[in-house]
Amino acid sequence: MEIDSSFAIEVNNLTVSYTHKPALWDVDLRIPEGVLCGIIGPNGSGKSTLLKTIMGLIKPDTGSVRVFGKPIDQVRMRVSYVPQRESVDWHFPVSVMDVALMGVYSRKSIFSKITTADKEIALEALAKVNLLEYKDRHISQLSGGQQQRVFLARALAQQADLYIMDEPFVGVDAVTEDAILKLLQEMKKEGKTVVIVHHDLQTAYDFFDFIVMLNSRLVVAAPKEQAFNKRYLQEAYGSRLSILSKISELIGADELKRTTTEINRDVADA
Ligand SMILES: Nc1ncnc2c1ncn2[C@@H]1O[C@H](COP(=O)(O)OP(=O)(O)OP(=O)(O)O)[C@@H](O)[C@H]1O
Repeated sequence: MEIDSSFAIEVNNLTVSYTHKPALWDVDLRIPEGVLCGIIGPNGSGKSTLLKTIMGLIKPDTGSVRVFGKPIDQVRMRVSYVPQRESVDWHFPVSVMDVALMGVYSRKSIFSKITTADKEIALEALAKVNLLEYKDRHISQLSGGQQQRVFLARALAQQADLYIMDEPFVGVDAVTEDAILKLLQEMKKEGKTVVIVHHDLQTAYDFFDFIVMLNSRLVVAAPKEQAFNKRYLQEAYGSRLSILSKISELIGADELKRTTTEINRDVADA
């Protein structure tokens, strides 16, 4: 895969801890502009922490983050963050249209009025995620998949250059997953960079073209063809070897299939 030399995100020697135990240890990585990037790793490996630190929501112990070469506060308007669905108060008194408009507001000064053109941008975003007919509905009256799509509409209405999303596929049905994937592909075609925390290894290979693999430490940040190999997967997932076999079946990578069979045989012999 050809990689542009400019970076959407640069993370330098990042260590982050909540109490005493670091959730991220000395992480150093670059995500090129224009890629669909999946952040993967086992539960508790620091994926969400990385996103929150990139967004400036958590202060690191040491290290720094640059987004489009600058501190996040200088480029916030170019970045759209879609948090995990559970982290939102869905009883907050707003409609689907209000949420989509929030994306537009985030690009404007707090004193400017919403114009007809702004409303059109919000409506267009809702149409892209198939939620136009729900525009006047309260957000608590949506299914899980629809709630996820409202978030996407808000992100689209922001017309950002970088989209950072925390598990957008969780709790959505196959049709919604397909719709989200198509949207992501469109965004990539338009030159946007999309960074997604994703914990399903089996689909990660199909969805993304660049992979950041974490296990509190950085395991690898590389195009998927390089990232999905035995050494890195073992380093990230340790002895959860049945996962490796599953992936090899799914991605049909001969080399991976051979090596995981070997590993499984070694384990059986041991
Ligand atoms: N607010 C918090 N306070 C204390 N510890 C936290 C907090 N949030 C996360 N942690 C801890 O930090 C580590 C990394 O958590 P994080 O949520 O970043 O991992 P993750 O890879 O996103 O996990 P998952 O796949 O389960 O969503 C975990 O050990 C977690 O328990």
